Amino acid sequence: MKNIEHIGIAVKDLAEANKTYEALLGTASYKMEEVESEGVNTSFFKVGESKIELLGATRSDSPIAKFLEKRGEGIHHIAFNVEDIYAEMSRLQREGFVLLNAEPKKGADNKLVAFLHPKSSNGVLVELCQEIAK
Ligand SMILES: CC[C@@H](C(=O)O)C(=O)SCCNC(=O)CCNC(=O)[C@H](O)C(C)(C)COP(=O)(O)OP(=O)(O)OC[C@H]1O[C@@H](n2cnc3c(N)ncnc32)[C@H](O)[C@@H]1OP(=O)(O)O
Ligand SMILES: [Co+2]
Repeated sequence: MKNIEHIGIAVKDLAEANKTYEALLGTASYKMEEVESEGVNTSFFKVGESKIELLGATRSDSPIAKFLEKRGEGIHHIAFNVEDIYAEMSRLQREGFVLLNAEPKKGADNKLVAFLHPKSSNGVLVELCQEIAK
């Protein structure tokens, strides 16, 4: 694991949350992107070497819609940068973590991503991210 790539925050109203985080961080969102496969709209802010990823749901079966319904707004996941996502997934599986994806999938902001079930990491949903070579 290299560093914290981003912290994902589930929000009800992405436009409103954008204004709040612009004020909080003193910087504008540098990217907004829809990820259809996850049913989310994202907005990214740079914070030093890491990022904040605001996540709004685009449909009722999105993991974000479910999370908001059950737990309300707040921190949804922590994402770590990894050098080799396949190697890291194998290592974590050997360590007994529960992987939510058999294969990495395309995430936001030019990343391959995979998730670990929060029940296997003390109630925290973990995302692994590997930059896709351009
Ligand atoms: C934009 C793409 C990407 C990026 O590039 O950055 C993203 O970040 S996408 C983010 C959205 N996508 C995902 O979250 C995908 C992975 N998540 C899942 O597969 C599911 O959400 C889940 C974690 C397996 C939960 O789904 P499910 O079991 O169907 O939901 P339940 O509501 O029944 O929850 C079961 C259990 O787990 C607790 N839970 C759910 N989400 C979280 C969470 N984010 N953090 C901590 N705990 C979580 C939930 O409260 C339930 O607990 P109990 O009630 O105690 O059983
Ligand atoms: Co994320």
